Formats: sequence, structure tokens, C-alpha cells
Amino acid sequence: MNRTRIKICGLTREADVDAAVQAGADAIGLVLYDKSPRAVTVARAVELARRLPPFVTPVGLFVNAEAADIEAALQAIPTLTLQFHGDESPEDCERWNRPYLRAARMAPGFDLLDFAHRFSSAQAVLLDAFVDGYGGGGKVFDWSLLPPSVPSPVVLSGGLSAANVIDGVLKVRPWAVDVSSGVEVAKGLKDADKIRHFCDAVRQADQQGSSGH
Ligand SMILES: O=C(O)c1ccccc1NCC(=O)[C@H](O)[C@H](O)COP(=O)(O)O
Repeated sequence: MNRTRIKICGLTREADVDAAVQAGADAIGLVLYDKSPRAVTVARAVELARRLPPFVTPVGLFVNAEAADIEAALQAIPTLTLQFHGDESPEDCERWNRPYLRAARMAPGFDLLDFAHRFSSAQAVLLDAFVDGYGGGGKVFDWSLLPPSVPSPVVLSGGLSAANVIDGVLKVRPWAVDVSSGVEVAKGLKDADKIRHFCDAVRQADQQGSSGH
């Protein structure tokens, strides 16, 4: 069983970036969407991304952003992976010729297979709950809604925490998991112990999954 990759999202402080790296995160999410309580500016994102060692990916999150704002972020952080969390079309995502994640908001009746086909150029589809304000809602969607297989790598997201991520990994078998609220003490303020417990739980899930549980 592959090692489930881990993205810790909505980081705003150096200490939280360091805690995510220390706990074994594979990526950090920087919310470049000014209506979010976890928003950071491009300048702040540069400072945070600069702390990352090799092989830990900075992911910039956008919601229906102006092209100039995405351009500025890519100029400032050339290694940025893009995450589109709004109503962006495949063309909106592909024009940057950069690796990107495409968020899918899993409302009941949502046609994930059609969505994954439309966004086949995405590195992965990030499956999130359908919440007001696009994301970061701390809400779990019904994993049983998922089809038996999805033609893209899946990032499971939405209301995850150390308490439910083992179940999520064993049920959905995603390429990666993504968490924001579940490792916070307040919006945008992460807790190092929660981050560590979350990452340890993902490792435990991988062990259970490889031993046929
Ligand atoms: O995190 C936010 O505040 C946010 C705001 C607007 C769009 C996307 C946002 N976050 C995107 C993420 O990838 C979150 O990690 C994802 O929605 C899961 O959040 P949570 O349910 O709090 O773990």
C-alpha cells in the first residue's frame, strides 16, 4: 500500500510550518484568498514557503482569482503547486502550465466522474465537503457517495482529524489527505500536537491497510 501523502492547509505562522514539516507533512497549503480567515499575502507566503526543506511542496490556494494575482504568486514562489477551489474551468487551471489540484465540492448528486474527466489534466482532485465560503469548513462529506474508482489521484479532504482519518484512509484509499480545521486551535492557528497526532494516525492507517485490515 502506498504511503498516504499529507497536506496541512491554511498555515499562517512559521512555527506551524515547522510543526507540519517535523510531523512529516508532504505539502502545506497557503490560502491566497483574502476572504478566508486563513488568508496570507503573497509576501507572507514567500516567507512561509522559504522554510520548507526539499520534497515538501508549497500549495497556493485560489478561489476565482484574478490572473494577475496568480501570476504574482508564481513569480514569487516558482515551485508553487496551484489549488483551484472556486468555479475555475479546465482552461482557467491549465493556462498556467503548472501542476494543479482541482477541488471538487461534494454535494449530494455531484457527478465526480464527469468532473474528474473534465479536469483530467489536474495532478489530483481534492474532494472536499460542500460548505459556504468554498472551503475550510471543517465538514465531512458522505464518503459512501464516492464511486468505486476515480480516474485521477484523489486527495481526501473535508472535516478530517486524527479521530476520523484512519477510517477515511481505509475506506477511500486516497493518494493523499488534506486537513485544516482539524489541526487548529483557532482559524489559521495550528496546534503542533494536533498536527503530529493527525500525521501519526495517517501512518497507522497505512500500516493497517498494508496488513490487510
Ligand atoms: O481553508 C480555508 O479557509 C479555505 C478558504 C477558501 C477556500 C479553500 C479553503 N481551504 C481549502 C482547503 O484545502 C482546506 O484544507 C479544505 O477545505 C479542508 O478544510 P477542513 O475541512 O477545515 O479540514
